[in-house]
Amino acid sequence: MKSILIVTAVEKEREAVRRVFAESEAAVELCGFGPAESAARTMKAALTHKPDVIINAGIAGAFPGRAVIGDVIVGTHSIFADLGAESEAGFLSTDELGFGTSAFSSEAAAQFAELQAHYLPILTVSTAAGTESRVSELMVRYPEAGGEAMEGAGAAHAALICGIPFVEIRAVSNITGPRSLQKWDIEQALKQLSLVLQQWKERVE
Ligand SMILES: O=C(O)c1cccc(C(=O)CC[C@H]2O[C@@H](n3cnc4c(=O)[nH]cnc43)[C@H](O)[C@@H]2O)c1
Repeated sequence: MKSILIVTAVEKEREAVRRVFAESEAAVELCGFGPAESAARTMKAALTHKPDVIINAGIAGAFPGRAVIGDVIVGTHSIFADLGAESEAGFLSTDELGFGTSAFSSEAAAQFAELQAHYLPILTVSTAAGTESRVSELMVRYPEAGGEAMEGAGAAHAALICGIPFVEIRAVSNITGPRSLQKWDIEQALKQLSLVLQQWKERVE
């Protein structure tokens, strides 16, 4: 079996992964909250464990109509969605500014094909969407994206620099929208995350 590193933002997500992978089967490390900490901690963990593949697993907010609570999204791309510049003509991404890529495509996502999941780009934001206008803006700018989380593209960038295949897997805990109206079901999301990781494990064993 390949050597696997799985990074999660918080302890409860790590526990959901540990319910599937024993210590002998995968290294499971915290990458912390948000893209900066995630990039730094994923890099450190990659240098320590020298894995064959890095997975960022956790929960996410889905865009309305694109997934529902409990669905799992395998990231075809992990995209920095708010790293760039505003302009009169709208948001300018890293690519448009000439500072490198904002979208990390995942060849490793194919390993998760035919699992009970959506295969869609996942956005990485530094500020979680909490208004209708912000959600609309992101949905228009990224018509294919299933939802948003806060660590994937940071971890993906670290993996790319190390030359290690990467994939982001997120279970939907909430639907993005006005913050005071959002309902979260973290337990359901974590249960589904474990289930899909278990299905994947059985296939690669
Ligand atoms: O309080 C808990 O029990 C708990 C258990 C597991 C995870 C959490 C988190 O708060 C994790 C935050 C983490 O989740 C991602 N996330 C989830 N929904 C969204 C969203 O709508 N917009 C952006 N990010 C979201 C994100 O990656 C955070 O790091 C709590």
